[in-house]
Amino acid sequence: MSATHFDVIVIGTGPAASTVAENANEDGRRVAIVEAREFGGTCALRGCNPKKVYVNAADLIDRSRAANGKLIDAERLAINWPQLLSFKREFTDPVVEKSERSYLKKGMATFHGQASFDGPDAILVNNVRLTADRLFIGSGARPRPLDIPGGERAIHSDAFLELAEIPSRVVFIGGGYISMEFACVVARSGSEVTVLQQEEHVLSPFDADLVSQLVEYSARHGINIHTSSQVNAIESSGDAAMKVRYEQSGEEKWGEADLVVHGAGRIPNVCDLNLKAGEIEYSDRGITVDEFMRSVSNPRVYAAGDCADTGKPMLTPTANEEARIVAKNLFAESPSRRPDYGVIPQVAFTVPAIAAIGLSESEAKRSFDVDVRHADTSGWNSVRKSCQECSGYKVLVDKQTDRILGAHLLGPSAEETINLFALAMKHDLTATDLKSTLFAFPTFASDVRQMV
Ligand SMILES: Cc1cc2nc3c(=O)[nH]c(=O)nc-3n(C[C@H](O)[C@H](O)[C@H](O)COP(=O)(O)OP(=O)(O)OC[C@H]3O[C@@H](n4cnc5c(N)ncnc54)[C@H](O)[C@@H]3O)c2cc1C
Ligand SMILES: NC(=O)c1ccc[n+]([C@@H]2O[C@H](COP(=O)([O-])OP(=O)(O)OC[C@H]3O[C@@H](n4cnc5c(N)ncnc54)[C@H](O)[C@@H]3O)[C@@H](O)[C@H]2O)c1
Repeated sequence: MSATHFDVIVIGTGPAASTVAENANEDGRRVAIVEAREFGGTCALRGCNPKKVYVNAADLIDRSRAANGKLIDAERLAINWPQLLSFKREFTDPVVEKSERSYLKKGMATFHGQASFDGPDAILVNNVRLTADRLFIGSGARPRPLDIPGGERAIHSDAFLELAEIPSRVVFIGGGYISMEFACVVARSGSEVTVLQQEEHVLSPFDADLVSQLVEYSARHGINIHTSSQVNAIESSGDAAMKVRYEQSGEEKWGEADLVVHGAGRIPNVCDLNLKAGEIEYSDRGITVDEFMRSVSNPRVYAAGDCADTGKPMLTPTANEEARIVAKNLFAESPSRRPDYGVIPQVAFTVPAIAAIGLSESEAKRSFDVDVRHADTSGWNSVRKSCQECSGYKVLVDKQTDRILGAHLLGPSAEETINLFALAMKHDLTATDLKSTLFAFPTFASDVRQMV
């Protein structure tokens, strides 16, 4: 076999690509893996994992302040930004070194550079032409271009996670995951934080009542959230400061900022791949794949994760599931496996976290006779004992079958407890099943019995 021909070429090294490469390698295939940036992908280097280190800092500050004078003496708490940055790098730097070394040790060929198609079975990387029987695209997502005057003045999440200090006035564009998670961190550093969100609510995948509770709590902690506010320009105001212009309900407004952060959405990262040369159909929603994760126009090519048009949320667990299926179908005579997403839990790692799974209240009411079990649990003993102050839930149960249709959590351990609902819903447990299960006490999981 030629040195430039492989059984499979894998583009990217994120969760999707690494799953496909590892599986193909274990099956004895000759694998080439190509990465345009550092080896490791978004989740490990610039997304979920480093982000969680920052949120942990904010969470600790928040909880310690609330516990001050009750559980502990905690005067003069502060986020030490350079220290936080270097602690984050303890998790990201080793990934870069270890991941490429691990591919090489297992006998895979690694290539550094931007892959672009040069035919239906070929790519170019740094002017080297590689061919393969199968090609997998796991090129992820990138920030949506901010097509507004001065849009280039806003930093992206990658740069945010590399800041060595935080200025005193920070504006976030957009009120989705990235802005709200980072805003919680910046606010606990003592900076003035503004979130400008064009929609009526922030955090649209989550329950509106719980989001309102979180917004009210966040406001008390210095996060100014302006909804129905579309940012339309970022101007220099002479010195290092910037003027952020936005339209709120038809009225032109502006605010000053020392730092503007782009949290206005991410799009599939496909524009540099020269997909036309690979005869690969795509749209602005990503690479068009069939139910088996195969390109609808080029049967040699598969795609998964953030770059594939599946209609599913762009998350690490969905990327992993799709890639697991690609690994099964890639060399099958005829692909037959489909992703089993079940019900997908979603968590925004705000302070405190907010989580959701299954149907929203309005979706559930459209098709079912629903028992809505909803409460603000900030006063519950479990929450008060841990000196936390913002907590609530909404569980939607089908009155006819007792099945759980949706679960929405806010507060301590929401990010963990939602997984109990994921298990229950995937395996069709009823609310009564959950209520009759003995959970260790005192734990936040044991509160679930009172929610269903
Ligand atoms: C700030 C942030 C926080 C996040 N937090 C969470 C979270 O808490 N939980 C969660 O589930 N999800 C989170 N996500 C989303 C999660 O990171 C992604 O859904 C996940 O990484 C998608 O995996 P992927 O393999 O599809 O792509 P990626 O992990 O993005 O990997 C794609 C890789 O392909 C490379 N690449 C792109 N084009 C080319 C090319 N032409 N040639 C060679 N290489 C190329 C890229 O450099 C990159 O390394 C977060 C994302 C961000 C930005
Ligand atoms: N915890 C997690 O799982 C997590 C964390 C971070 C990112 N992610 C993934 O990354 C994706 C991208 O995150 P994100 O926060 O950038 O996007 P997002 O889609 O969650 O939110 C972007 C928001 O910005 C608003 N917006 C767009 N342009 C605007 C403008 N000019 N002015 C004001 N508002 C504007 C949009 O209406 C939208 O509500 C997420 O959808 C998610 O899939 C997940």
